[in-house]
Amino acid sequence: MEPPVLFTALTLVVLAVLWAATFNFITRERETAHQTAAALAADVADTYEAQVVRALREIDQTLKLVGYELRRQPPQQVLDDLGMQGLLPPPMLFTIEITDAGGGLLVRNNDSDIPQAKADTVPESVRSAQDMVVGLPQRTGHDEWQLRFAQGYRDNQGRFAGVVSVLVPAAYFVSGYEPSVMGNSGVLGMIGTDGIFRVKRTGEAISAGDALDYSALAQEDVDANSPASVQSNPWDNTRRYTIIRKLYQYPLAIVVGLSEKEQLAGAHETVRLYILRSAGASLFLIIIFTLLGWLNWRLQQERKRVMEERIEHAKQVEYLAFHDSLTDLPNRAYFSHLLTENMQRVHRYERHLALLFLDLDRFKTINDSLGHDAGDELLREVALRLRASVRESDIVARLGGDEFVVLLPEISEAEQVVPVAEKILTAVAKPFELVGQEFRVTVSVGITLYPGDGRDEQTLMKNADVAMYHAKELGKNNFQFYSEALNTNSLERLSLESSLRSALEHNEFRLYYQPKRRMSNGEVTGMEALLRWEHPELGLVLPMQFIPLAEENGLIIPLGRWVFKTACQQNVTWQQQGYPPLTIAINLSARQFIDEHLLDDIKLALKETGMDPRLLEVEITESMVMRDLQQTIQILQSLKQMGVRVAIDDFGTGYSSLSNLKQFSVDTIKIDGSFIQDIVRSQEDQGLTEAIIAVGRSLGLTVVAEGVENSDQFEFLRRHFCDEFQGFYGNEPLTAEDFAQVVWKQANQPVPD
Ligand SMILES: Nc1nc2c(ncn2[C@@H]2O[C@@H]3COP(=O)(O)O[C@H]4[C@@H](O)[C@H](n5cnc6c(=O)[nH]c(N)nc65)O[C@@H]4COP(=O)(O)O[C@H]3[C@H]2O)c(=O)[nH]1
Repeated sequence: MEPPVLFTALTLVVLAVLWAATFNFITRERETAHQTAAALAADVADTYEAQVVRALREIDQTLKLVGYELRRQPPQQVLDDLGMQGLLPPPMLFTIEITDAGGGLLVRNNDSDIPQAKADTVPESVRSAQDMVVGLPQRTGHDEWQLRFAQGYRDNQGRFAGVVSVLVPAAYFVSGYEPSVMGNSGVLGMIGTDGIFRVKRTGEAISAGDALDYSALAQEDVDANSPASVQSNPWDNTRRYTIIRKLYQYPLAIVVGLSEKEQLAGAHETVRLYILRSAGASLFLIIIFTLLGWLNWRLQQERKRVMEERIEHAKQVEYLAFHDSLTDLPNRAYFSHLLTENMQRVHRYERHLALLFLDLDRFKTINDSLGHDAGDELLREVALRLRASVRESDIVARLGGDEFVVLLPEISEAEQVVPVAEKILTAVAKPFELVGQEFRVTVSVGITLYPGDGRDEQTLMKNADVAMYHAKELGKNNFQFYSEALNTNSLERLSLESSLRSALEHNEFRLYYQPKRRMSNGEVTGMEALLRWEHPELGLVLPMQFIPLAEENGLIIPLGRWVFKTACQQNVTWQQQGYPPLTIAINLSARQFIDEHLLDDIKLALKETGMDPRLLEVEITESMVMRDLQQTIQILQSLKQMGVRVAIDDFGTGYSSLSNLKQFSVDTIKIDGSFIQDIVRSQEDQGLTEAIIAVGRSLGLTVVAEGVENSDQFEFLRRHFCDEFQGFYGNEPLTAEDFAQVVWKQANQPVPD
């Protein structure tokens, strides 16, 4: 049940109980008050009845005594004798009057001024009646009411001789009215059975003479034991606990009444108090329950808020757990889930899906030279471009580093993937602006198709990676579909690592030499020594496949030493064989460049072989020099002092400024092959190449273009006064023998000027 409903229901129940109890108390209080009043009325009636009866008997006896004595003595004598004997009631209150048979006053026991009885106040019946007759109330001169009790007397012959009367003030019969008991609105009185009140007192007011319908009045209360009934008294319309009790032997009834209003006033006050208290308690309860309800509501709200926060937090945690915080793309774990899910679905509907494994080319260079913030910015931008290149239903995720994946969940054939891959290449290749500079990155993409290229997630991913790696090998900025043949290569690559360590001892490394030619006349000006590994089982392994491994496990240092020594030795041998002195360029990897023994190793190689240091050129990449400028300057200066030439390889991919180049005092800059690749079509690459040539020339450096593969590229570079070129258009990397052949041919077929 909802708390507001619960608290309202609870409040109503408690209020119902409270008010039920209150009404119960009230009913009992009223009942008790009612019974008390009724009992009190009965008590008063009992007492009053006894008083009245006693007084009436006394009067009755007086009448009889006087009547009896009148047979023997004259009236005055009777009153005197009886008075003297104390047998008459006190004359102050009771007037005894004797009249003759004609109604004439004979004597009174006092000198009261009560007028003589009128015919209507002494009923005719008194002549014949044996019993006392109660006359009608009569007003005296003092405006008081007088009651006459009369009885006829007879002479010795038994004839009617007159009437003896006892006159009593009516107030006498209601003197028992106790205001403390009966209040101001009670009633005490005596009514004749003829319906005429002989006397009636309410509070201090005494009246007599009002006539009522006695039979109607006494209807209920004729029985002496009848309890007091509440009725509206017809003489003043006041509701009273009323008892009307007929007196035995007398034609009279007593009337006792207690005002209902007065008698129940205390109970009403108590009831009022009960109601007030209950109302107060109800108000208190309502406030308390409202407060509790409100607190409970607040508590519920608070709980709800905490729950919502928890859910929100859990959602966030879940989101963070499944998304890459940098790009907001699904992360590796989530992608794995999505891939499995999609594989299952595709399997069910016998469709295909394509997985594109992306790795940014040259990302490391940007990170190293521009810093991680710029690197992050780049990744974010790449993520946006990838998302924009695919459909809403396609999935783009970041696996980590500069690796992304794109999942095309609904394809029917491999060809459908090509436009998507091309779109991605174009989108990523567009220039970026970072830290105020414009630059470009490219991406290499490996593609696998489900289920053809792998029936499980791992295989599909691994094969896509293999295909991506192949794309890198093929010069980056392209996409490659996976094929079985590639996998064989990659398996080979895995086994490379284990056999690399022993390769040096087993003398499995070879140096190839790629000629550098002068642009103007094609003359060989020098060469670049390029390392190859002649694997006993795999055959020729390219440096891209093992140099990173050698860098990782440190083997690059002894391997580098071997390269220097072998290259220098070869160069010296050629000269000894009579070939012209040609420069030989040797690549340095990052780890070699910062190795503390580098200079000593070079010195030793030069010394041991007797090579002229001026024919030796070391190639370092832009990213290597930018890593620690001070250290770079120091190393390069030492090389210069030794007479060794310095070339900046892959120029244009990093961010060396002109002033850096000056500081480094380099001799050669080599334009990166990636700019040459598209130079005929891409205006951007043309502009960049032209700029590099201009920079080189302005600093008096030799500018060499790498990766020149065709005549168009060659022509462009020649037109723009590039100094030298290197590439398949001239020669591929050659064995020492083949290189010697080339040089020999050239010597015997002089090149045109
Ligand atoms: N597509 C294309 N490629 C061309 C063309 N002409 C030459 N190449 C290739 O371009 C690479 C040029 O070398 P690099 O940029 O210094 O890049 C080198 C260099 O950084 C590194 N490397 C090679 N030998 C050594 C070495 O003895 N020591 C060190 N530390 N690194 C080496 O390995 C990289 C790759 O060497 P290689 O596989 O021999 O690849 C060579 C070469 O075979 C062309 O017209 N088209």
